[in-house]
Amino acid sequence: MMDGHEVTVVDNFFTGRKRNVEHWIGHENFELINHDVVEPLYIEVDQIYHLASPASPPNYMYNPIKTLKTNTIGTLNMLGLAKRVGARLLLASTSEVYGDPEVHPQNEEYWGHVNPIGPRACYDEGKRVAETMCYAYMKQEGVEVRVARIFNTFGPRMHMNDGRVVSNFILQALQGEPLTVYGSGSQTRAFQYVSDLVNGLVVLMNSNVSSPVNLGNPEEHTILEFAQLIKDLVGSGSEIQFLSEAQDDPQKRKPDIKKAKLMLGWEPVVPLEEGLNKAIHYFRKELEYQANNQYIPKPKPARIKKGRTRHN
Ligand SMILES: O=c1ccn([C@@H]2O[C@H](COP(=O)(O)OP(=O)(O)O[C@H]3OC[C@@H](O)[C@H](O)[C@H]3O)[C@@H](O)[C@H]2O)c(=O)[nH]1
Repeated sequence: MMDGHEVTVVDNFFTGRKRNVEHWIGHENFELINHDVVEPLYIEVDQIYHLASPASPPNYMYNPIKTLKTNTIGTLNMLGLAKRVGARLLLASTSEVYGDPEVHPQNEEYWGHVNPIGPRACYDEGKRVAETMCYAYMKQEGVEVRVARIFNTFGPRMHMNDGRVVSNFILQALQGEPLTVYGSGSQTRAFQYVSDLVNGLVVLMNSNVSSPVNLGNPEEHTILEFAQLIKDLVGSGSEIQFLSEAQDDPQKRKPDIKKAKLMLGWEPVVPLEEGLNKAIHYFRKELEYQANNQYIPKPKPARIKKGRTRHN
């Protein structure tokens, strides 16, 4: 919008919130539509960032059929829209297409190691078939597609109940509650800050690279190291609590971003601690906001009907 583009945001608010975009309402280049991409959409656009789908494991597992519909029917609808109006479509794919990887770090050539009937399948298989659909539309219909394989990302405006590790650990540390580590904490992840991702998506959309590109920050940590780091940054006295391991949890993950560097001239620039401090600041403010704006219903006085005796 700052570059002068007109932007239409389409959201069904399953995991998104109006508060995340309300500061743009009234801007002449901004429009917000409450719509679910599982239903067809008829608008005129030049570019489509197809970002729909819950991305947090507890959210996408909450309603696996809906997650599948969003990633399959939703993607078909967006590709159909792209075909009708001649728009370019960028699919937000995921590092989860690599499953529990046997190749480390993961480059775009790797086909992945995914359990097709496991609890994560609605999301990782959903995104895999979404990629397949993009290339079918490209080959058969000439639709221009871009595919970003997004690795773990965090930042302000994540939902308090998102359930992914960064928001969980920060909120737990801020509230003095135990930091919940699933399994031994030896599994690894690499986290990128949201502004790096957004820059990567825009560069990819406007590039001529139609094959999949990893977007992520390759700085890898174990989840236990990560818990300790967040505790230290918050200055929290919280304990670390070990809970049972999540089923099919990928044991290691780290992006190989050579392709993005070479073909897009993109790489993450926000250091992990700087990004975490921004997220911590955001969640601290959110907790204050919640404490000041909580609606506490007053108990209603019991209504006593005259002239009748109650028998229990
Ligand atoms: O409270 C928690 C939450 C999570 N974890 C662990 O932390 C690691 C990261 O878990 P998250 O839920 O944040 O994210 P995952 O890496 O499992 O999945 C993510 O992958 C990349 C994206 O496509 C998606 O955002 C999401 O599916 C996992 O090993 C998980 O078991 C905890 O130890 N404690």
